[in-house]
Amino acid sequence: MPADLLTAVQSALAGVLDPEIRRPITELGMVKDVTLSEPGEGADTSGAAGVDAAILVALTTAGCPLRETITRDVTAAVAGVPGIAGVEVRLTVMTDAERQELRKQLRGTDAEPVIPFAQPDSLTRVIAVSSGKGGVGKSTVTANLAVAMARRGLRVGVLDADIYGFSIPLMLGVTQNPTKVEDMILPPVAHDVKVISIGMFAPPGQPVVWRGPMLHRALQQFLADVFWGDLDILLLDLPPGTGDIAISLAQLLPNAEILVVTTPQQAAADVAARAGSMATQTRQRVIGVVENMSWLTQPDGSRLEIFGSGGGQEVANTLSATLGYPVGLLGQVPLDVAVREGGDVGSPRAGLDTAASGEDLGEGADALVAIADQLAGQRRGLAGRRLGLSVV
Ligand SMILES: Nc1ncnc2c1ncn2[C@@H]1O[C@H](COP(=O)(O)OP(=O)(O)OP(=O)(O)O)[C@@H](O)[C@H]1O
Repeated sequence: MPADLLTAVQSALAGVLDPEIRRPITELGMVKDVTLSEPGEGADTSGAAGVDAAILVALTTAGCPLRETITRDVTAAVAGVPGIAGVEVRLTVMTDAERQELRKQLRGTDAEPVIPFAQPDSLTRVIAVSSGKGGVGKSTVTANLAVAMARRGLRVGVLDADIYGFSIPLMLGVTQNPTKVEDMILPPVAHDVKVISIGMFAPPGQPVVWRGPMLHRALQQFLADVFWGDLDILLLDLPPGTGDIAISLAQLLPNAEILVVTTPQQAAADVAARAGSMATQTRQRVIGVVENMSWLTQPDGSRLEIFGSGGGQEVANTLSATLGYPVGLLGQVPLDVAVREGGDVGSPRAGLDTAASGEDLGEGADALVAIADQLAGQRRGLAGRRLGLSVV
C-alpha cells in the first residue's frame, strides 16, 4: 500500500473537527485505526476503482449525540482523497483511561477545574445581559448578538443562566444535551456558538426551584466544568432583576461587564436602571443599554411606539449619573416579526447569511447586528481586572 496514500488519508482526517470540542479528531486521540485495502481485498463499497479505507473512530461517550455528524464528516473527508474508492467508518467508545487522558489534555492539567474567565490572564470578554423585568427581549438580544458576533469570526459562547425562562437553547436551535467527558461538560454548538443552559440540567417541563447556594454552585460549574475552549466573548443571559444569580456572578466573575436591556416604557426603564445600578455594589462595569421593542414600522413607513418612547435613553442617563462614567444607549431595536420568527425556529435573524438567502436582515436584525459590531469593536473595560502596575 503506498505510504503516501495513508499520509493523505491521515491529513484528511486531521481536517475533521470534533463538533463539540472543535479540535481535530486526530489530536483528540479519536482516530484509533486506519486500514487501507487494495481493491477487491476489502469490502468494496463503491464499485469504483481505487482503494477502500476503513476508519475506526472512538467517541467520547456511547450515547454521543453527534455520532452521525462525526461519521458523515469522516466519510466526506476521506472520500475526498484521490485514490480512495470506498470509506467505511466504524465507531467505538473511548476507555476510561482514554477519557481521563482527553480531559487532562483539554484542561492542560489534572488539577481541580478553575473558572478560566476569572484568571488574570484571561482574554475572554464576559458580557452579562441583564434586565429589570422579564419579557423585554433579553434572551432575544443575547441570542442575536451571539450569532452576529460569531458571523464576524469571533469565538462565542452563551451561558443561559435565566432560571425563570431558559429560552436560549430554543432560540439557538439546540436540541441535543451536552456530552460529559469525566467531570467535564462539552457544550453543544449551534450557529458556531457554544451553548450551555441551566434548562439542559432541569427536569423537562418543570421549573427550576433551586435556592441561592445551589444556583451559585450551578453557575460555578457552568463556568469551570464546561469546556469552553478559547473564547473571545462569553455572553451570559441573566434572570431578570437583581437576584441571587447576579450576586453570584459578581463574586465568581468580578470582571464581567453588564449590558442592560429595557423597553421604552417608563416602568421597565425604572427597574432596568435599578438592575444596572447594582453594578455600583458589585463594582462591575455597565457597558451600555439596549432599548428593545422601540417601535413597530407601519406599512406606510410611520413608526408606532407601542411601548412609549425614551426609556432606553433614560436608563443610560440614570446609569451614567449613578455610576459616574458615561453609559451609552448602544441601539434601539424595533419590533420585527422576522426577529420573533427567527427565535421561534432556532435561527436568530442576525445570523442570516443574506448573500446566500438573497433576503434582507430586516430592521430589527439590522439594529442587533449594529449593536454586536459596536460591542465587538469596543475595548474591554478594566473594572475588576488586575492592572500590570507596580508602585515604584
Ligand atoms: N425586537 C423584537 N421584535 C419582535 N419580537 C421580539 C423582539 N424582541 C423580543 N421579541 C419576542 O418577545 C418575546 C419575549 O422575548 P424574550 O424571551 O427574549 O424576553 P426575555 O426578556 O428574555 O424574557 P424572560 O426574561 O422572561 O426570559 C419572545 O417571543 C420574542 O420572540
